[in-house]
Amino acid sequence: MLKKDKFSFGSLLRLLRDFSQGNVRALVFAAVAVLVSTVSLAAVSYSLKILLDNYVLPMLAADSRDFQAFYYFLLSLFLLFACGTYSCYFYNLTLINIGLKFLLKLRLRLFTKMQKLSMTYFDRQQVGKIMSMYTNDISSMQNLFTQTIAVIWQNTLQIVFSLCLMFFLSWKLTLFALAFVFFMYIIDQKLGAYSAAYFAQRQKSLTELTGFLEEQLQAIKIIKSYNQTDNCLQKFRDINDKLTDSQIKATVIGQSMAPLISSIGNLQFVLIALIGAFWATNPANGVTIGNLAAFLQLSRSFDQPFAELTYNFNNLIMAAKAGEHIYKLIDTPEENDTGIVELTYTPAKLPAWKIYEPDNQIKVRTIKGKIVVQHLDFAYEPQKEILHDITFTAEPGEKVALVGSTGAGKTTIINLINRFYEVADDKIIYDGIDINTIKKASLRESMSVVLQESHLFSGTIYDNIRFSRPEATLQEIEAAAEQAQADSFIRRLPAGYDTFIDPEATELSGGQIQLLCIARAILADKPLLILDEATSGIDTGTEHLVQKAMNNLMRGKTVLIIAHRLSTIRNCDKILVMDQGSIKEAGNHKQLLDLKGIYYHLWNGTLELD
Ligand SMILES: Nc1ncnc2c1ncn2[C@@H]1O[C@H](COP(=O)(O)OP(=O)(O)OP(=O)(O)O)[C@@H](O)[C@H]1O
Repeated sequence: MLKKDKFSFGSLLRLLRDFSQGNVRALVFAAVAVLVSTVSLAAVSYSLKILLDNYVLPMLAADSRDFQAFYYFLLSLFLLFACGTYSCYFYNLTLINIGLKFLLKLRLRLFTKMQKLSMTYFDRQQVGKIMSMYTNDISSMQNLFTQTIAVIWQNTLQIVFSLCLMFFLSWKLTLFALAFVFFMYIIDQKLGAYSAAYFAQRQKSLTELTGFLEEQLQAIKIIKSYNQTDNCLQKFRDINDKLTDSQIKATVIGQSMAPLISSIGNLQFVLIALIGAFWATNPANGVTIGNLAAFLQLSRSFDQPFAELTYNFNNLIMAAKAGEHIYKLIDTPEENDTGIVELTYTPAKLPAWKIYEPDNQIKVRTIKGKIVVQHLDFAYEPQKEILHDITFTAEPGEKVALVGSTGAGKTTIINLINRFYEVADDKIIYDGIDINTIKKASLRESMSVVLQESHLFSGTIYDNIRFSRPEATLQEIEAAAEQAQADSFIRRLPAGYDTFIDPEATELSGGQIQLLCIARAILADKPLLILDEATSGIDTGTEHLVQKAMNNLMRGKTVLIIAHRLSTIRNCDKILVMDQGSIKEAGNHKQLLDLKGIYYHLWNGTLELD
């Protein structure tokens, strides 16, 4: 049997507190409207007593019939009904309005937070799980704010009012009805515990399914090329079965509660009618026909909220779980940034560092693009050092290549220069400034990065190139594309630069995508350039274009290039040969050949990069 999931009461309270912030007036209005609606409906039930005892029965007994008072009574009954119905309409409208606006803000808060999280967070989180917060979790909360809160409040009021009126009508019949309610409560508790656990399991499986699908869609090419579709299908079947199983169990248990509770309610109704009718025959019992009719009606509106409360309690559990996921992300510490040096632009529009001197003087220094890495050690996880004592300098305008087998630590060095991960002070110096003192946004703005996996966004070609400098004019974008050797293929597209790119379904080749990314970097025109050389997806014709585009991009910049083929880096000023997190050899092509070490063997093909 499934264990009952821990109820995240803390997340629920926090969710409700956040929801009420700024909405107190609307919530008070909704609460009063629910109260009015519930009182009106309870009063309508109670009015049955007045209708029968004060009008119908006396009119049947007497010769003269006062219809006028009867009509007034019916009119007031109609007004009570209308009041109940419209109050219900108004509180629903209010809750939907503030509930949906709260979710809009919550999505925005999540997205804003996500942008501020460090790479370590994304290393540890499955993308699908994050996506599921925006879909499944937000949808669970939508039920909570637009329905569940009101229903729980309404049911509680309904139970209290009905109980008071029932006591007022006949305390003996009320005690009898309460015994049944206790019986229903026991059944409800037993079944409710099972269904709550399955509801929580259903939510978990749904998140798992979203995560799996996300992963599959991203890796569809690899799955097909390794012919793993059957294995993936089997995994999908397992997750899908688990989801359906918990869904069926949660729903069946949830649904079977309604007829069971309703049957007990019906039995209660019949027994109350029987006992009540028996007592009504003797006036000494204090039960009139009107009392009995109103009591029966009220006992109905007393039982029904119990069943609804159970169902809504499940919604509450799901929303609390969803809240737990969302607050976990919101509470994740943001990327730490103690940097104070900012990027600014000189009157000649050259990028420069804005440095605050100890005497509060501001100094502006043009960015030169000099990188010094000194005795850098690094570990992603404690006790698992990846980089050992890395030391090198890239002078302004120099091209420095990093070569080495896979896992040697090349990308890690780039990740650290970008401050995607934290390093100790004074290990990486940029234009004489410790990078830990440079604001992360400014540091990243000072460099262009062209990654191996080129990424396009949904939008036109103009939008895609403009991504690196949103304020660029159309002419500047086209000039960058020309430099990147992309202009001619773009102009051959049906809508030219206005061609809409759907990254999931683009017909552009790997090489063309690479050229667009180079155009983006050329447009950015940053003093420091980081290139992760593409290894695949480019045909020989395009490779020549990419090389030409790269040369245009690199002109006049400090470049750090992760190279996978030695042919492209022989003209670099420095080549760092890495192995297992250390620099084994350093020098230019000629010096390294003369050394007759690893590079020499790699160049002559007697050793291969693996
Ligand atoms: N986010 C991470 N968390 C933990 N370990 C990581 C992380 N990223 C990389 N590593 C590990 O660090 C080591 C160096 O990886 P890195 O990606 O820097 O190598 P690389 O030289 O760029 O390799 P490749 O040429 O294959 O891209 C590898 O052992 C890798 O498993």
